[in-house]
Amino acid sequence: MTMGHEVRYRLSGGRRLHGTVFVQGAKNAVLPMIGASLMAATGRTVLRNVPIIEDVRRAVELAQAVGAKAELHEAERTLVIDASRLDSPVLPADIASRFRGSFLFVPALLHRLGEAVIEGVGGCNLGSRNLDFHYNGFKRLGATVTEQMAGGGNGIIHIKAGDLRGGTLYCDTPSHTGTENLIMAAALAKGRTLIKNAALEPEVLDHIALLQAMGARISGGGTGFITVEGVDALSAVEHTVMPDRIDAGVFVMAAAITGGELNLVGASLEHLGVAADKLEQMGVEFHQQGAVLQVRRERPLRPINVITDEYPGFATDLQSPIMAVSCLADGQSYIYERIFDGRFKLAGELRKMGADIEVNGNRAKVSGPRPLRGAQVQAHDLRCGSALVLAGLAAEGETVISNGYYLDRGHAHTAERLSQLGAEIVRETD
Ligand SMILES: CC(=O)N[C@H]1[C@@H](OP(=O)(O)OP(=O)(O)OC[C@H]2O[C@@H](n3ccc(=O)[nH]c3=O)[C@H](O)[C@@H]2O)O[C@H](CO)[C@@H](O)[C@@H]1O
Ligand SMILES: C=C(OP(=O)(O)O)C(=O)O
Repeated sequence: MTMGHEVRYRLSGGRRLHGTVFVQGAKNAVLPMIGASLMAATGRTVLRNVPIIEDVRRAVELAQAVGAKAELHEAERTLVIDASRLDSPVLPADIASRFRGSFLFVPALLHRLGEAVIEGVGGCNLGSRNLDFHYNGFKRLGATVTEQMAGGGNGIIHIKAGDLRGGTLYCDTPSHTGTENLIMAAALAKGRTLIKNAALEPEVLDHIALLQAMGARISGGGTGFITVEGVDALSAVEHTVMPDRIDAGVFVMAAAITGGELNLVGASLEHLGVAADKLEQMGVEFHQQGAVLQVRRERPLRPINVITDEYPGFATDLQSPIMAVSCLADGQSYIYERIFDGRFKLAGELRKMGADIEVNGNRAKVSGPRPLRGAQVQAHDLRCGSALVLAGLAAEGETVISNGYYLDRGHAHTAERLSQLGAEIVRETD
């Protein structure tokens, strides 16, 4: 991944966090929504509560690269997109290979321009991350997919579609972006599409809500079987992006790891799924008051067993953060990562801070409590970055996290929001 300028986070640990924090809009909801906004051939889409993160900046650049007018109003957290004149089907590698959400532009390009050219797809390097459910689904709707080898061994994928026609589609496992992409491909196809084994994540439902407001006919969201009746056109609308449950989960864990007390505005216990129960078992107390979730941890942290799963199971994106918290729990914690096969590079970084973690394939054993001490560590991916911030908040002395771009991909104003809660943290750039 091209990193641009180097970003570092520098923390001094040992402070309990107190106060009120605003949960950002959801990264994994806004990215498919930006893809959806390109399907509206007239008008302007207005997305509110947009998180000011690097992935959104990349998505704005990518929308501009295919010809849309896209303006990110950062202070207002509002994105305005006019996609009336798309003129390029190419998702250029220099932008698209920096974030996973780039692939969510494909359905709009197929519908609007009849083809999409994918020079690269990015996202965190978490081991194998296939796209076969997407390609197979596009093919079943009538598209052709070909790969042309380019210099440096990277394949350029061409997807061509005349008229897409509804069909019966499935995901082998309920893929998050796979479901979103197949719904968008079906929304403007002729006739009816059934998607079996569709993802149930709240962001998928928020994406469906936006598409429905645009005029799409979608039913069955949240059941695993989604039916889409194709329509002729979608219109530009205004939509407020749901809060980010992973951002919320990280702040819950910031309270947990520092023994603090926080009010999280916009956090929902329901959206945390099994992660809320696991954190409760570790000693976190929750109190939901409308849209505000109060969290605190006073008792010693207890160890935990975690198995990652699709929603409402324990979110894989919260697996790294809970590994950091479990280092301080009194006993042995067991973590089984089922979604991605390369998400344990964090263990090596936490060991530099004094953690005792054994990794065996997709399983990790964390023995605690081990007091953490500050160290020079590296974010290998986005959630590795948030886990290292948590570890740094609890560590004695100074922690410096390099590769901070990863954290910036998915969390907005991390240093500012944590500082307001009493943490000592600064973001540095070269
Ligand atoms: C931009 C976005 O929304 N990213 C999220 C999305 O990623 P993403 O949508 O890429 O994750 P998926 O749900 O598709 O992937 C889950 C698993 O299915 C496999 N798979 C997926 C598609 C496919 O065509 N073939 C295949 O084999 C993947 O390799 C992985 O093992 O969901 C993940 C799992 O909740 C989250 O960690 C990411 O934050
Ligand atoms: C894996 C993640 O994101 P992406 O799919 O965008 O790489 C993540 O958000 O942790």
